[in-house]
Amino acid sequence: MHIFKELKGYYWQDKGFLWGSVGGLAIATALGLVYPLLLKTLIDDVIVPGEYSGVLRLSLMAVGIIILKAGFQYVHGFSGGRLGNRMAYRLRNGCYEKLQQLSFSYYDKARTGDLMSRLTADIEGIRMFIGFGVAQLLNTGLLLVFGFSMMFAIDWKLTLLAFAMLPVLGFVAIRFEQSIHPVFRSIRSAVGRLTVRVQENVTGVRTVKSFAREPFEIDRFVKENVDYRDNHVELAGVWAKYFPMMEFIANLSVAALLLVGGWRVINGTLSLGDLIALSGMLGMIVAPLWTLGFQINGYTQSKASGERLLELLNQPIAVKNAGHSLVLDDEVVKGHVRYEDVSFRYANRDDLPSALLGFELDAPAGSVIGLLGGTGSGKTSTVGLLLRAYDVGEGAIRLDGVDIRHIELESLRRQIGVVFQESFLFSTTIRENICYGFPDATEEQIYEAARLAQADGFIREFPLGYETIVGERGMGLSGGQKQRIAIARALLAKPKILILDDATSALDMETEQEIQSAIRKVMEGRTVFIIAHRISTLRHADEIIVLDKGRTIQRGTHDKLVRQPGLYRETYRIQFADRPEELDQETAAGDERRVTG
Ligand SMILES: Nc1ncnc2c1ncn2[C@@H]1O[C@H](COP(=O)(O)OP(=O)(O)OP(=O)(O)O)[C@@H](O)[C@H]1O
Repeated sequence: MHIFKELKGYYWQDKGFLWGSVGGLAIATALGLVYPLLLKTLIDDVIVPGEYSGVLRLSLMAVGIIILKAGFQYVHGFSGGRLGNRMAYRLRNGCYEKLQQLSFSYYDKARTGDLMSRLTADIEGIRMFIGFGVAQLLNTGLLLVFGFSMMFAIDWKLTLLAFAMLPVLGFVAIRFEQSIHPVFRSIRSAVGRLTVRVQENVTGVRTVKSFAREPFEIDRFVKENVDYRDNHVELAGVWAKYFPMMEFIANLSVAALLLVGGWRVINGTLSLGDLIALSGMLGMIVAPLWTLGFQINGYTQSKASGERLLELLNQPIAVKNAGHSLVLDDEVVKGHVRYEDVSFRYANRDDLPSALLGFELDAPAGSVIGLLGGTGSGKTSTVGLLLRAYDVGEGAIRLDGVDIRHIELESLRRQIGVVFQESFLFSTTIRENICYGFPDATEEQIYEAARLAQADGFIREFPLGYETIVGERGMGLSGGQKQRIAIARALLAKPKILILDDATSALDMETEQEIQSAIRKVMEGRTVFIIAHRISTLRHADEIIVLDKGRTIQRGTHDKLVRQPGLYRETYRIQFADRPEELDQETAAGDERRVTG
């Protein structure tokens, strides 16, 4: 029950509807119990004494009860529907908000399909139970109490006999709940895994097809599907075992009542009307007891769903605002970045050495910092820490002298424009993609950003220009076009710090140079971090840092590094091997300077 207590905040404000749903059903059920009493009166007081005028009176009473019952059933349905749907609405919003708050580290492990199934199937399970299941379970309890009291008043001995089997039924129902709960939990996670497979396949369809791995993917899907099917077969097995058992026990009561009751009517110690009323009431009590299985089923399903939703809702947020975090004044921020002996290790990668070790950097506002290094050397991690995608393990990063852990996250990130390695575009128009971080941008600002990113030209060549809708991940655009839109998006808000993480790798050298000189102009006085594998992208940086396995192995300007033996010069020689004249010039200049110096 603690799960529903924890979820109380999502439905308790609609407790009026909860009472409406429970009360409506309870009253409708109580009214239903009046039918057998009417039948008893009809037999004992009307038919047997031959009071024919009483037939009409009783019929009219029955009609009145039917109308009242229908009214209360409507109250139950209306309130239950409102309650369930309003709660589901709040839960969906709550989960989505939580997803927005969760840090990068959560998404390193999260699987989209699994999250999707939590936000859909799991919420649906809770909706049905809170909206209707609770009322039905309570109704079964109330029916037992009302029914028992009324039957007891008619004939207590027969009532006790008929109810003798009910504790056994209760025991079996509890066993049923215990057996079915783990199966439901497995089904829920099997649904999650199945959704993950489908989602990953749709997203990665190009990779699957280009490697001709369709049979492998089908195989993987079939394995998950087998798991899902087996879970359902197990579920059916539990049902098959318990359902007839419960029905048998419930009907034993009816059989006992008919046997002893029939004998007593013949004996004259019980009226025929009483026997009919008793058997009618017992039938009404037994019917929901059979469905107790379904109701418990709904309860366990929604408990399993609730667990999965709470797991998401209670997920700790790795990077969040400190108690009194500083809100930056955009006008005052300069963009002076300092890394002070920064080390960092990914929490989920204990097997790996630190991604960054003792990293030092002083990047005054207006400087251009280049980061070079082999794959996995720690370049992306370095700039990720500045964004507070993760918090540093040791040391500190300061923006204009303030430890970024003391700056409000939103206002920190507002100062930073990032173009990631993979340019993600939303499935909307190019215009909306460009002004994603700055929705109030004017037409002219959007065009200007696109021009700087060398994107305006190709965008205007599309028949719909800036109104062209691009697909989920920018389908229909080339890698370079996507990168240019992503650069325009980052430049639009004129951030104090710009991070280009391999952001121009898909562009030809000429376009890259044009973008770079445009960026230099627009970012004058602001700080730029450029991560690249191409020396030509980095050579104009004020300071280039060469990383290897998270350690800084070289640092300096292009001119300095090119003259030092080391990874930078190696990379330079390889990349400029087809331009020996330039290579010779640089090294000769270096040697000359070394001799004269
Ligand atoms: N989200 C993550 N979770 C766990 N480990 C990670 C994560 N991102 C990177 N790493 C690990 O941290 C190390 C540094 O990775 P990082 O992405 O910073 O390198 P990089 O120099 O940017 O590489 P590339 O040039 O390939 O982009 C690598 O060993 C990598 O496997």
